[in-house]
Amino acid sequence: MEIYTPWEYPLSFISLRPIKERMIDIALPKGSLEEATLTLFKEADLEVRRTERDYNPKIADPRIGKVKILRPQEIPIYVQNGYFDLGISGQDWVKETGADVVEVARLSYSKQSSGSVRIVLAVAEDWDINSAREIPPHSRISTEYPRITAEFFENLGIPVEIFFSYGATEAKVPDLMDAIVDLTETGSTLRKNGLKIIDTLLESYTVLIANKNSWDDPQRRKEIEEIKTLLLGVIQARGKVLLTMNVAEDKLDQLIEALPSLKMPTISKLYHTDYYAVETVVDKREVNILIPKLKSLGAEDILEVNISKIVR
Ligand SMILES: Nc1ncnc2c1ncn2[C@@H]1O[C@H](COP(=O)(O)OP(=O)(O)OP(=O)(O)O)[C@@H](O)[C@H]1O
Ligand SMILES: O=P(O)(O)OC[C@H]1O[C@H](OP(=O)(O)OP(=O)(O)O)[C@H](O)[C@@H]1O
Ligand SMILES: [Mg+2]
Repeated sequence: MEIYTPWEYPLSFISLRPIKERMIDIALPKGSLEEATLTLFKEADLEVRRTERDYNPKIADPRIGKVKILRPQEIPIYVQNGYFDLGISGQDWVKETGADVVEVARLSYSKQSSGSVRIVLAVAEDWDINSAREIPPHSRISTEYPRITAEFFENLGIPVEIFFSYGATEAKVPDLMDAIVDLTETGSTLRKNGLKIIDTLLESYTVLIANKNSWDDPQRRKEIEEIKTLLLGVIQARGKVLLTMNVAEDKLDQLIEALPSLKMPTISKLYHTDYYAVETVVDKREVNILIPKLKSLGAEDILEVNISKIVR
């Protein structure tokens, strides 16, 4: 009898289906990244059609074949082994499993925010140590990331005892364990459980990963790049709006000076008048200050328009 963890899958666990005969097969993450991923695909016009608890949904797109929803911990290895051409997971799990895949794009979203998460070393607030170097040898460390943790302490030259955790890791200090290596996003779980961070092992973010052979195949790569363009187009557009307005010629220059812009604003002359139309992309956050300011500088007919994608 053999028991394999994802990072120890044997060589026989490799897809032998020829690349050319199939469309792009995709693995999407269940759990923390699930909702944000499904929203992203919908906004990218690659809507994932599924009913609740259906792990074999469909995406109606001529490039995309099989779609499966799987745990993000397993996705990098399945992509490496050719069961999928493309996958979404956390960079933490690419690192932990050691999967040999191509990082096609960094997708800036996590469970709660548009940012990244950190894998940190934390101990009880009242333990009088403040860095990983002060962890006494043979301390017990609980973690969902045994390999990242082992590598970190090997580099420090501190022999520790690493205990695999299935979750609720923060509950284990100080009664069961001396320290934890766990993921934090907002920091609220650490705080609520009386823990303090004493080191950061890595910063992680959501990644779009591809199988190496799929990436090396020109036709596959083109399709993967097209899917990436749609996904990144949505992410780029988040928090941005398009402002359009008209302005009289004599006020044009001072108006342009007040405008933030992705590159330069687009300006066109209005037919048979001395007015110009101006359009530019701005951060939604600035609009409350910007619109009244533009109006006071002579802008008329100001429109604020939502943007679905920005493709550069
Ligand atoms: N706030 C977050 N909490 C946990 N994982 C997050 C968070 N934001 C992003 N992730 C990423 O999601 C992946 C973990 O997904 P997973 O489905 O295991 O989440 P989970 O919340 O731990 O699930 P479960 O509640 O079943 O343990 C990792 O790659 C991690 O980096
Ligand atoms: O910094 P925060 O915003 O509080 O988020 C981080 C917490 O979220 C995850 O827990 P999860 O809900 O997955 O529970 P688990 O530990 O049982 O996996 C993660 O393992 C941390 O415990
Ligand atoms: Mg978890």
